[in-house]
Amino acid sequence: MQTKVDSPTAQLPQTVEARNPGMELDMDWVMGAQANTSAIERRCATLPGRRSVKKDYQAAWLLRAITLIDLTTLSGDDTEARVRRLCAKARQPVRADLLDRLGVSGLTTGAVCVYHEMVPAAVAALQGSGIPVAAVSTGFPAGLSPFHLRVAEIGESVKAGAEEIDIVISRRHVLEGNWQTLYDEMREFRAACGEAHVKAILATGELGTLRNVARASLVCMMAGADFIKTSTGKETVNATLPVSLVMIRAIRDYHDRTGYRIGYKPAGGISKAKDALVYLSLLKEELGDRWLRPDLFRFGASSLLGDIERQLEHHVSGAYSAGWRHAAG
Ligand SMILES: O=C[C@H](O)COP(=O)(O)O
Repeated sequence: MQTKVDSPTAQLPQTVEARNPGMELDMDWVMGAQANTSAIERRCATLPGRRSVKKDYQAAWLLRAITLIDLTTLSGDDTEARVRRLCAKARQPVRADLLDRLGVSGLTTGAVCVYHEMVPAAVAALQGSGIPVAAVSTGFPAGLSPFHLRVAEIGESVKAGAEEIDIVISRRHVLEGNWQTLYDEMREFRAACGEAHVKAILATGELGTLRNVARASLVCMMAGADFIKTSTGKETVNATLPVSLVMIRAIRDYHDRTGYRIGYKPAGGISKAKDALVYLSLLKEELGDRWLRPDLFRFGASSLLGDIERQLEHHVSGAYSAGWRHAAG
C-alpha cells in the first residue's frame, strides 16, 4: 500500500451514495454462498507482512484512519462526563500542535458510538460538529430481549437524536438456518430506523463457520442493512481478517449484482495503528478506494485512536510518548 491517499479532510465525492433499499430474500443466492477457509486464511496471512506504508504515506493513512473511527464507549460504568470527554476527543482527535505540523485541520472521527442512555449527552456534546451519534441497540450485545422491545429501543434512540443505529442480529437464526426469520427481523429493524442508517452486527465469533458469516452478510444486506459489522466487542472472538475478507467479498458480490454499496465496520479488539493499516489495505485491494470513506467504512474501536495519535507524534517528533498521554482515545 505504498500509494498516496488524498487529504483526510478532503470533500466527499459529490454524488451521495444511494441508500440500499434491500430486496426480496433470494435463497438460491444465500445457499450458494460458500467460504473456502484454507484459501481465505492463506490470503489473510500474507497481508500484514506484505503491505507496509512508511513515513509521510503512513501518516496520511493514519490520519485517514482517524476519520473512519466510530469512537466508542460501551461500558456498564459509562457516565455523561466520560461521554462528554469522548466527544471532545472526537471533535479534536489529535493534539493541535501535531496537526499543525502535519498541515491538517478540520479532522474529526467518523462518529461516536454509545449505549442508548448516553445518546442525549453525546448529541449535546457534538452539536454543530457534524459528527453523528451511533447507538448500539436491540438488546446489545446478546440481542435476546423481547422482540417488540428491541424494535422500540431503536425508535427511542432515533428520537433521542442518534443518526446511526448498530443492531445485533439473533445469532440463533443463523445457527439454526432460519434465514427467512433473520431476514424478517432485519427488515423490521431497518424500518424502525427510518432515516437513521442501520449497521447490522453479525457477532461473527458466535456464528460457527465462515460460510454462515457469508450467508448472514447477504441476508442482512438483502433486508436493507446500510452497513454490516463484525462484532459487538463483547464476544470471545471479535474482528478478524478472515471474517473481514468473507464479509468484504459478500459486499462486493452484493454491489456487483444490485449496484448498491454497503458499508463495512470491523469492531472489537482493533487497538493498534498497524492493524488499522492492514484493514485499510485489505479494503483497498478488495473493494477499491471508494470504500475508504466514512460513509462506507468505519472501525468500531475504543482504544485505537490513542495508538494512532502516538504513532503520529512519533512521526512528527521522532519520539514515542507514553500511552497514558493519549488515554481518551
Ligand atoms: O463496536 C465497538 C466495539 O465495542 C469496540 O471494541 P473495543 O473496545 O475492543 O475497541
